[in-house]
Amino acid sequence: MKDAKTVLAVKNLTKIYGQEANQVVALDHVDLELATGEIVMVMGPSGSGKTTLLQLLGGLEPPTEGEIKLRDGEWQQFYREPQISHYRRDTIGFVFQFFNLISALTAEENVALPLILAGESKKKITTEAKELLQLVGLSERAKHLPSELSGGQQQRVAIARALIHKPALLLADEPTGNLDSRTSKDILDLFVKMRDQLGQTILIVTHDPYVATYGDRVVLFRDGRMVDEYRAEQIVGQNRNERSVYIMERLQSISNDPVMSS
Ligand SMILES: Nc1ncnc2c1ncn2[C@@H]1O[C@H](COP(=O)(O)OP(=O)(O)OP(=O)(O)O)[C@@H](O)[C@H]1O
Repeated sequence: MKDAKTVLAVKNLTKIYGQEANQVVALDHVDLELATGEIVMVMGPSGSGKTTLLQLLGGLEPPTEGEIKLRDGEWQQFYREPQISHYRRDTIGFVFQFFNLISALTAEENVALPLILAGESKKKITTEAKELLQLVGLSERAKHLPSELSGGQQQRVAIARALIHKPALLLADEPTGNLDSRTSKDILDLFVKMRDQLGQTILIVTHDPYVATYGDRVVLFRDGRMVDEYRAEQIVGQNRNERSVYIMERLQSISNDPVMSS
């Protein structure tokens, strides 16, 4: 990963909520560089700023302060309206804990939706939606409604939808939080496949140290700051269970709150 190209970088990323006496510094001058085709896991105690980071990187909220750089572009002030909505649409894909599929649309229509909204040709939309459904292993379910799919299958549809416009960065908020452990592993393997086959850069917020073992890098947050980071090869353990114990211990050592919620 040493010479990997940067796909997106932020510096001094800061978010302050509220006014004067009620101010909360949710994110405090964070610098983060994401390389092409890397999976980054973001962890930290409750209130450490993980969701805020995701919202800022995703262009869902403007930062109070901060700069952004895409690929080999120049540093520039982080986007505000109207650019922020273009950035969100073109650069970012989102995957959520509760899938957020449209219940009246089939799997294929859900996947195609971003291209339909972008006004792409019908041929392109159909071809690309089918390709992505195949990639996530759901070709046979293309005509099924979300209610006819299992949780894991719905998450596969959501991942295909998030990738259809080829975003530079895929953001996922607890993407396995609503799945059993077997299905969670399948979904995590799918993220790895997307990294390996598409060179997709993926940032995942998780409370679960086992999930974090799928990262190329684990970054730890506390009080709105990135306080530690580990590359996969620095994480000690013969298998995922041992590595997740190591990650849990690192997390506890940086945490103000010794009991992690999950
Ligand atoms: N809209 C908001 N208005 C005011 N304060 C907020 C807002 N959103 C978040 N905060 C505060 O910012 C801090 C960081 O919150 P954030 O949700 O990013 O933490 P988190 O690490 O995602 O927590 P959790 O693991 O519990 O989801 C917290 O102190 C939170 O109370």
